[in-house]
Amino acid sequence: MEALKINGVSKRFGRTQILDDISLTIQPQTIYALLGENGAGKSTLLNIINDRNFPSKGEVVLGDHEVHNHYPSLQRLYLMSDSNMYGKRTSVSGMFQLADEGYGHFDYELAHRLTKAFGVNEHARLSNLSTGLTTAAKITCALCVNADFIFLDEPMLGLDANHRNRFYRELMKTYEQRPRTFVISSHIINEIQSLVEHVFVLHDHHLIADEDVENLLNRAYTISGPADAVDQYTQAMKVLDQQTVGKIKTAYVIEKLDDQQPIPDDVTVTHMNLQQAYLALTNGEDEINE
Ligand SMILES: Nc1ncnc2c1ncn2[C@@H]1O[C@H](COP(=O)(O)OP(=O)(O)OP(=O)(O)O)[C@@H](O)[C@H]1O
Repeated sequence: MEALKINGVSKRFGRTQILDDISLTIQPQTIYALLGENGAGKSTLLNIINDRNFPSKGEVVLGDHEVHNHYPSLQRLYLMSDSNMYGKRTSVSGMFQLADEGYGHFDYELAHRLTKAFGVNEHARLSNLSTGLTTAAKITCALCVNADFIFLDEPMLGLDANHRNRFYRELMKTYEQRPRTFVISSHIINEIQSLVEHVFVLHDHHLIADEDVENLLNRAYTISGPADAVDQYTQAMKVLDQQTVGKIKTAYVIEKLDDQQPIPDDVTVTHMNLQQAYLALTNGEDEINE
């Protein structure tokens, strides 16, 4: 199956540059996280990929075809977002029907099971549902639609902890039964860490990380201990971020450690989780002294 390629995509709104020369490849049957601070351009990028917005420069290509206005390619991509694409009177079942008409072979059986589990009334109008239940209805649709590349823009918006958990479980279940690509844009990084294989990070208009999560976390370390010892140990490293609380300093580095360099007894080296690695990558200049 072909990969989806984003080639040199830039986007300006008026004079404001949002995305600058973004190139990345989205492989079939892989789960991705798309991370970035508020306003980094995640939704803009997802809209461009799905031909709901246009790049100022660059292109999106699936196999041999540019996606723009190419119906057979667009039929393989599905974007779930919080923007309301539906009429005021559209019901939950009406949304499912539209997905069935657009993509064919909608999985109604799974949809009925999920709406029941989420407590969503399929006869209710989308416009009358609470924020969390609207999200639950939309993620149900996204998990049941017949598309190869499914983009989920803030799929946990307003979901309570139980519903988020249910969503993660159902996502993995459907992925195991029928592997396809999911790209999840979210700020709830810790909760999606175990779901995603690969991460993209947008920062300052650029793509600053495009890496398998496992590779990234294997070389992402927090190094803490007495400030002098940490400074000495990290002397030759690129410290991305650091915090000092009293006499204890914590430095964040993302690089392979030198096996030959002994770790001082009073210094502790541990692996970061995805959220810490994301903060280290994007908060580079911050220093907190307390
Ligand atoms: N149609 C538009 N016209 C002008 N500016 C826009 C438009 N759409 C988005 N923007 C601006 O582009 C920037 C990126 O917005 P976008 O929604 O893509 O960010 P995001 O990373 O998804 O943010 P968040 O995490 O807050 O949802 C923001 O500054 C936003 O105000």
